[in-house]
Amino acid sequence: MAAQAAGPLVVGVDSSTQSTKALVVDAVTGAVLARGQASHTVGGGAGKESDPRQWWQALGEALDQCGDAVRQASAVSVGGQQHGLVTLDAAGEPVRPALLWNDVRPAPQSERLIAERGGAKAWADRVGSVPGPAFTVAKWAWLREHEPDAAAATAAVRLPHDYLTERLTGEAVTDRGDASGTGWWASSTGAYDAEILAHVGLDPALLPRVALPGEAAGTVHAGHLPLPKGALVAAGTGDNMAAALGLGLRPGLPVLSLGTSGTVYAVSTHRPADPSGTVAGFADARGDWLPLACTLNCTLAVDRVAALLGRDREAVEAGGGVVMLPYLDGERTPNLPNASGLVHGLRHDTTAGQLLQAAYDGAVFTLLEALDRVLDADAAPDAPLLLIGGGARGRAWRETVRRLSGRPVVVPEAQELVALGAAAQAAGLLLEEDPAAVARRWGTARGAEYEARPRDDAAWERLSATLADGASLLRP
Ligand SMILES: Nc1ncnc2c1ncn2[C@@H]1O[C@H](COP(=O)(O)OP(=O)(O)O)[C@@H](O)[C@H]1O
Ligand SMILES: O=C(CO)[C@@H](O)[C@H](O)COP(=O)(O)O
Repeated sequence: MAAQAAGPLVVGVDSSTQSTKALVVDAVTGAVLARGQASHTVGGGAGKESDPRQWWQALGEALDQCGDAVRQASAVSVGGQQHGLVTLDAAGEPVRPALLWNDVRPAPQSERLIAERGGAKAWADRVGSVPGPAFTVAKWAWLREHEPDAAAATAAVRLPHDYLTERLTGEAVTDRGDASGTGWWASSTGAYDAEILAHVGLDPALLPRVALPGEAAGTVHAGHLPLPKGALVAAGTGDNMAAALGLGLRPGLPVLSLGTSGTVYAVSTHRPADPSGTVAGFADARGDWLPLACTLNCTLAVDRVAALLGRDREAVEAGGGVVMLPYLDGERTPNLPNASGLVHGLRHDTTAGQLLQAAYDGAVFTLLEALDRVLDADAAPDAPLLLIGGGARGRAWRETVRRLSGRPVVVPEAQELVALGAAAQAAGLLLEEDPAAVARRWGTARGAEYEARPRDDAAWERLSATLADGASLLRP
């Protein structure tokens, strides 16, 4: 397989919430020569937790599935689910399972932190984001309060992607993109914020070094993976930043990602600072910014509704006036951590297919509502929405986005844009090129184009009204 390659081989990894995916890619042409995937489990009762050692094992399995090609790789990079709090002891073993991005238990700690340090605007101005329950800083504050022994035993704090990078290289290195989702990396200075760290009692020495864009983390030192020892390892990044690289995204082009999380984002040349907290002011992996809004209830919530109704996920029906806000896991955008799902307008003649369509509408509406805040002066008003993530393969998802956005939609042919973006980062490091330019050369954003349809204003109004009128039910 690798014999057909025009250039050196690189490996891109997406360690996301549900699984790890690995791709072996020709660094010159972008051809995907091999792929592998292995699942993780999420547990934790009321919370969302995963054992980081599972991610490492899944990485090994996904790489094994790639066969011989992976043994010829010259560089590798890991993109990972953002925000997760990985706590390691002095021997580098997890003190406890990682608290994941979608664990809403730290909601009280988030509120307290915002209040204690000057309010939402002060956070947005300084850090770039208002630290909701997803942010690592709120999770660390939760751990100190609820499990002080675990916090005291912690000798190193990592994010999911840099935990894996460290196991590959032996080096404690992260990047500005993923660091910008911690709440203790300030976008106003481009560095860890000593005052915030002191406020939450976290010694900066426990954190990884933040590599500059384009800098290597090290080389592969772990002997028991199929990757060649000595292969270059890029700094990696958060999964959304990796997907932005994978699309070769230029400022102002909006992306809507339908996966375990739903996200809307665009690369921007302006540092974001949204005091409403809807838009996280992330850094991208290159040196620009990645304003982003994220929902907790996306493909898993809609699939759950389909399963409850005993229907295939594509078995939707138009019509009727039923509305669903599918906030099964609480919600992050809008910030309703204690919410549950809400159905309004159910009638005798409502069909199961209409109820399923209402779940899609609720999930998509929540993302599109945040899109206007995400887009800034860089954004072209008529730019098509790039639709990615597992859900982009589904007709019902795509048609719901078209109907509720009124925008043209492009669904890139390339799947696994996070892993491709990580591969582009590895290729950029190897070939000394801008990784986004590498991805553009690979043509990863090319795909089927769907023209704009008139927006379904009636459905939009019903959803807006239900969200407003249901406020007391959604904030128990
Ligand atoms: N053909 C498909 N049609 C619609 N949805 C799909 C399809 N294939 C996968 N999905 C959805 O994609 C989700 C996984 O998306 P993915 O982007 O891979 O997840 P993650 O965010 O964990 O990386 C699944 O929860 C599933 O609902
Ligand atoms: O929290 C965010 C973004 O801020 C999520 O987008 C996570 O990064 C999880 O990603 P997936 O597992 O859905 O890819």
